[in-house]
Amino acid sequence: MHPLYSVALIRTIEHVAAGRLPEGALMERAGQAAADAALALLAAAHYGAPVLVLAGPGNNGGDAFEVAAHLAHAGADVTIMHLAGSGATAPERDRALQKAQASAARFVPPAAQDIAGKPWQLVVDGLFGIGLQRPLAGTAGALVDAVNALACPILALDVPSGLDADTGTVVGPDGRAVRASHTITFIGDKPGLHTADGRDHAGSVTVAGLDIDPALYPTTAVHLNGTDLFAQYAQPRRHNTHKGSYGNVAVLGGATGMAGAPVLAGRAALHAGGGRAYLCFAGAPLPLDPGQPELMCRAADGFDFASAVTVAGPGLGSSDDAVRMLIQVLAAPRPLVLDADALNLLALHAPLRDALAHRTAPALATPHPLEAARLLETTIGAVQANRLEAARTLAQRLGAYVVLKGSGTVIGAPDGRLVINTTGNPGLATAGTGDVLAGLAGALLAQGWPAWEAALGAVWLHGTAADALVAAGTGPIGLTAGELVTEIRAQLNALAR
Ligand SMILES: NC(=O)C1=CN([C@@H]2O[C@H](COP(=O)(O)OP(=O)(O)OC[C@H]3O[C@@H](n4cnc5c(N)ncnc54)[C@H](OP(=O)(O)O)[C@@H]3O)[C@@H](O)[C@H]2O)[C@H](O)CC1
Ligand SMILES: [K+]
Repeated sequence: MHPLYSVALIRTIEHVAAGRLPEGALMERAGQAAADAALALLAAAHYGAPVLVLAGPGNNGGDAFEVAAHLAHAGADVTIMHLAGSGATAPERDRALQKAQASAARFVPPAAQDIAGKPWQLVVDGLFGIGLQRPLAGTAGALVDAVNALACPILALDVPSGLDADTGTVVGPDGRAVRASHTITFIGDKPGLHTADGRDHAGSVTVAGLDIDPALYPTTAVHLNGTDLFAQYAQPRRHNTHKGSYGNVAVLGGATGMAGAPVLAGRAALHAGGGRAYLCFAGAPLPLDPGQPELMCRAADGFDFASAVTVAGPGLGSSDDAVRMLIQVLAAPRPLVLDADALNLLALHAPLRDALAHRTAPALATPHPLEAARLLETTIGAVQANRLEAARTLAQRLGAYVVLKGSGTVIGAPDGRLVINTTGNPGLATAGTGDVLAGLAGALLAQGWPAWEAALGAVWLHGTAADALVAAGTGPIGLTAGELVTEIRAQLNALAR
């Protein structure tokens, strides 16, 4: 399990831990851990390497002074830009500043124009951490713009300056944040480093626990996704089985002119191991899918939805017929995936939401931010401003497991648990990838995965497939949803092995 801690929880842990340690011990440990990370980034070339250290007015700046002193003692050519504040400073920060002043590090005025054009080999961002209160402006903003224009690695201390550590948004309005290549975060990992704008600003994240007693860490409802949370359900197959052993998936969708969506969902369902896959068309059914003749095409009317796990929504449209069919599907005592138009219909019709709330079998909703905004009766901006809160609220309101898609997809359970996914890339921002995800989730449910693990596994596999394709040179530009399908099969089998 990889827990994620809110700023408030981090503050509590730090307060109790600091109370048991000599003054400044945590800052010294943070500085040592960050200096080790910096030296690793400089590799063998650290002697005489020009390093720029930005030190802010608070304890994040204190960490930066500790790092600067270590790097100077290691022989790097350290330049410190100290953005001092007017307020009181903590004694441990004062001591760290004295260490930096006593070292070979050079202090220069915090001037953005002195950053460009220099052969920096590393920038250490110690401007702001979890104490950021306002958008970066003035000198701080100019320094951030200048380092963001550099080509060298940037190591952010605790949090990339300018980023909200809880939500992953750039503190605004008109704010900016350091786009770090690496972040070393202290005490515990933080949700804002992994969702919304977090992935674009934190780069690769490592956690420095500062040797704090694990007993001081409270249990947290928020975790980072990982195969440890669901891999046990990817079982190698016994010989004595038949297609019925792996369940039926029915895709309800395909209104006139939107047949591609259920086809993608159905293909994904088969390639993720579903025993059978039916395409149930709200419009005139296709005779067959020539590219995947294994898919059985049916008119939705008359189909027995109690005989399958249904993936409702791909290309379903918003007709009265669609509403009628969705009521049938909601009444079936089988696990269910709700995507796309099914979610839009839910947002429009209270009877559908009531039917969902009264179900006994689990349901999985897979909204993108706009579909989530409609269901929450809010704006897409509000959803993206606090994705964790949006996913948690929606899961509780619907009584369903919710997959809030986007950079750092957030999976929420009705009981308040939240998981942020770490796989995937901008190649997924293309038509049809949502249909593939819905079909994949349906297949895992049909094979008996519990709903929570099916949601976690589907999101993880979907992103990992996209990452594998990009690593092999396919995309991210121009990656197509259909290409994900066979790669998902490969990833699922790798997991089962
Ligand atoms: N808590 C821990 O786990 C550890 C903390 N360490 C490091 O300390 C920071 C948190 O330090 P803190 O002093 O609370 O906050 P920051 O250093 O992030 O900065 C807050 C100061 O900056 C001022 N501020 C805030 N926003 C702005 C802004 N947009 N522009 C200018 N100045 C700003 C703020 O002043 P106010 O005006 O808001 O009063 C504060 O002075 C943590 O991130 C760790 O790096 C320990 O060293 C390790 C354990
Ligand atoms: K920082």
